Amino acid sequence: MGWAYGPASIRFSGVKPSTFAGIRGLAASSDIANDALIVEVPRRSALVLAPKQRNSCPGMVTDDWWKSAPWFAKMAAMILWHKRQGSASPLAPWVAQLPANTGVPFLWDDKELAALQYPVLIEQVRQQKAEWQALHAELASKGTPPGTTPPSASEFYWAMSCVRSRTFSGPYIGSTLQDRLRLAGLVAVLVAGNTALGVADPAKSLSAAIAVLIFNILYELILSRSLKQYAICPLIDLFNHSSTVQSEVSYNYFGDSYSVVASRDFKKGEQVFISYGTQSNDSLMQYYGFAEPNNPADAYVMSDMLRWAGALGRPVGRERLEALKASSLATSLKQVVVQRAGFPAEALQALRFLLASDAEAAAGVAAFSKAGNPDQEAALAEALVRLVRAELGSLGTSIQEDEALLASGATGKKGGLSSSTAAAVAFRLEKKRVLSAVLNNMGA
Ligand SMILES: C[S@@+](CC[C@H](N)C(=O)[O-])C[C@H]1O[C@@H](n2cnc3c(N)ncnc32)[C@H](O)[C@@H]1O
Repeated sequence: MGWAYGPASIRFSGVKPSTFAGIRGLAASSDIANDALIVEVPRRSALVLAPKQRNSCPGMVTDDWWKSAPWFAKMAAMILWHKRQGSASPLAPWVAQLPANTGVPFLWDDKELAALQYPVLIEQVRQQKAEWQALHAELASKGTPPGTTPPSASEFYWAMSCVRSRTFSGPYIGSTLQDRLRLAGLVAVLVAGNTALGVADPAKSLSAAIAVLIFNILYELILSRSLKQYAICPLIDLFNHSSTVQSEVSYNYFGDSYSVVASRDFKKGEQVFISYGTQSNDSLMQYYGFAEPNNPADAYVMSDMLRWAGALGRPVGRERLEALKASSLATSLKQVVVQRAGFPAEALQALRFLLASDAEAAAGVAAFSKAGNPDQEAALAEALVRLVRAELGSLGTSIQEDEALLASGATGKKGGLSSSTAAAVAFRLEKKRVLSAVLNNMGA
């Protein structure tokens, strides 16, 4: 913390690192009022990647690798570069306190992934593994300058997972504070010179100078709409996430710093959260290693809904299924995003078509986009309930079993869960709760 106050010039008031249920976060060290500035980090004390930024670690990666690498691999290389420099790096105290194990599913084995009970995320993580392995292979084979030892795979994956769980992105403002001060200084010198030499009317010089500075600010604000910067800020990266707060990290153009402002009052000792943005538990789990209970942005993605055609409560002929598979709805039924509020319109349309009589179905799938008569809609609701129950029944464990597993892990009884299994069980429990909410909302 001394480093943060001292050389890094990080301003923070009212928060201090603390541990909550075994997870490090930031606690209010005194009462915090809504709208109070809690943390401010100068850009020079953050790890920043701007568009078209030149190779920031030429001692470790080649320019060619840097040019073709995605943003998160570049930032991982920057972290590893600072780590290699040890105490010579200005960010050494920050690097030293990064978690040794980020606990994200990328690092899990197949058994741990299977405990998620969720093919969509398991597939995402498999793709992520293939992508990160290819990035490391490229770096190790031809991405480092001659005579330099490439980072090992585990070092690289550690840095990549730190980046994915600690970076925020935002609009890019084209210049640094120094650039802006330099421009303002240059304009001031020109105005003073013109005035001293009597070349131009001082009032006109002054208004021209103001016009230049305003133009520059407007240009940068317009530029910021189309370009993105990525940043990891020491201390700000200790905030844990909650979807119930609004606080996000923002960039202050005039102060050239990143800051967090309280979005409500916090009592001394309470954990202060920020929001990492609206994210489903799929992305929170994949990149941050946790699932948020009652996450309003969570959804259940049902893979290949048509595999439950046999559970609809009435026989569905092969021809009808084929007609549906040949329709424009086919791809949307491969991954049906079910929210607590219910099923998407395409899924309802498909089910209406499957449940219709042969005479009604002759009109084609397109005729079923709107609600039918009350009997048809009652049959649809019944079919939806069967479908959700079939999905829930296929998952290997029930809500009650998952809750019991977590409770046994939490109390540290013999046979307590490993942290990855506990995270997987918490994730799948939340998914089941989404489906259970769908049933509740339908009065089932
Ligand atoms: C930006 S860091 C926050 C600080 C972090 N807890 C630490 O000790 O460095 C993001 C990581 O914090 C943890 N985290 C953040 N919000 C969380 C939450 N609501 N529940 C559980 N873990 C959380 C996850 O491990 C995530 O990858």
